[in-house]
Amino acid sequence: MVDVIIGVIAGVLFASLVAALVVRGRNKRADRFLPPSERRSPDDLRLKLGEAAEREDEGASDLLVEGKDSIAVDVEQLEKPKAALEAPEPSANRLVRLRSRLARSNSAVGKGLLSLLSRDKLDEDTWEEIEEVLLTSDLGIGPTQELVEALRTRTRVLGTRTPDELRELLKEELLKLVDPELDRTVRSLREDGEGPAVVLVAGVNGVGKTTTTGKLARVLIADGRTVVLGAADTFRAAAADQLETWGDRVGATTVRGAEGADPASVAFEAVRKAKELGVDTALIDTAGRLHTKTGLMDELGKVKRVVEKQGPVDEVLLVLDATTGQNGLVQARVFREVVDITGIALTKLDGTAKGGIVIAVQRELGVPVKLVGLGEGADDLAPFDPAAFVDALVGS
Ligand SMILES: Nc1nc2c(ncn2[C@@H]2O[C@H](COP(=O)(O)OP(=O)(O)OP(=O)(O)O)[C@@H](O)[C@H]2O)c(=O)[nH]1
Repeated sequence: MVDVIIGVIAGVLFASLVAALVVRGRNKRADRFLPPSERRSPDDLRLKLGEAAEREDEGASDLLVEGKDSIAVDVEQLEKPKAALEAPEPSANRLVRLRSRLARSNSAVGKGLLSLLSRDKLDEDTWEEIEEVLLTSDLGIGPTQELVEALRTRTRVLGTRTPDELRELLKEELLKLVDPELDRTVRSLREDGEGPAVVLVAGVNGVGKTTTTGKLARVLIADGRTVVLGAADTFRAAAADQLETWGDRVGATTVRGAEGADPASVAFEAVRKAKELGVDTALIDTAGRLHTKTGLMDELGKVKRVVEKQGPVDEVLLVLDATTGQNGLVQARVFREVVDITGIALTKLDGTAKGGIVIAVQRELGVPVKLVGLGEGADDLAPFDPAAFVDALVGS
């Protein structure tokens, strides 16, 4: 009897030993599929698998296929939480949170105008000064004249003016100019549910285009959308890395090409990928073309045409730097000739006293400002809200 028990125990031990050796052998075989520099611990393999699943680039897919079984065992055994994704701040009321960033515009426009309007006598010299304040805030000639005219009429009717009355009056007239009726929704969802909405982001170098694309992905994700990013700015190598980092932080797949690849093909591939993954929006960063280089501008037109082979482009956002004033307007005109711009993202409003540019650029292009950049923080891009903007500009 004792002999039988010893025999059984020995048998079990032997079977365990054989099983352990087989598993080890399979893990080693999986390792063989990797170059020596990449033969890593199970922990590292798990990371690699995660990256592969996210990027789905060709090399990584091979790794997934060849080493699949053994890696899957490791993953199951060593399941750890992935690097935590960030939860972007909901987009509603962002402008209210960021209103203090408009302090420079507020001092120049709001405070400047209110102190002038509060003078005992509103003579011609005062009206000229008011006009000057408005022009230096980049409001533009047309809107400045309209506003001065309206203020002249209304202050005359008002007679004696209390500071509160003046503030309200100024807010009302500025709001009319900003035009609260315009549709400022970024078209990021196809109403018919047919394929992803396609959003192209255009603008010249350095205006904050790539940053704005990344921040916009966060806005959309915060609002419950799913996004694929397209790094069609193949002109500047770092732009794709920059965009991919933005995507990784919120779990959005980024489609990118080799450095110098045809931007149109990257954009096309991004839309294809977005369709395949069934996401709501394909958000494409285009190259920061110098508006003076006609050939490069034509390329933007080509990106749009190529993307349109898979369906319409829903939104073309032009990113403009608020600190560049008239130069920004010149850029805008050139872009408008190449593509139909459907919305404006105005960046760096936190760094300027020229808040009037919001009104000027809308007038110039006949297209609404949909987003404003108010800082370098990841969630410092706000959907544009006319009332909150005017409130911040005039102060309370
Ligand atoms: N203060 C402030 N800085 C901003 C804002 N938006 C972007 N920036 C900064 O502007 C700089 C340029 O941004 P990028 O996104 O690299 O510019 P880009 O237009 O993509 O440049 P290219 O890729 O070269 O075309 C970065 O330092 C951003 O952080 C903003 O709203 N406020």
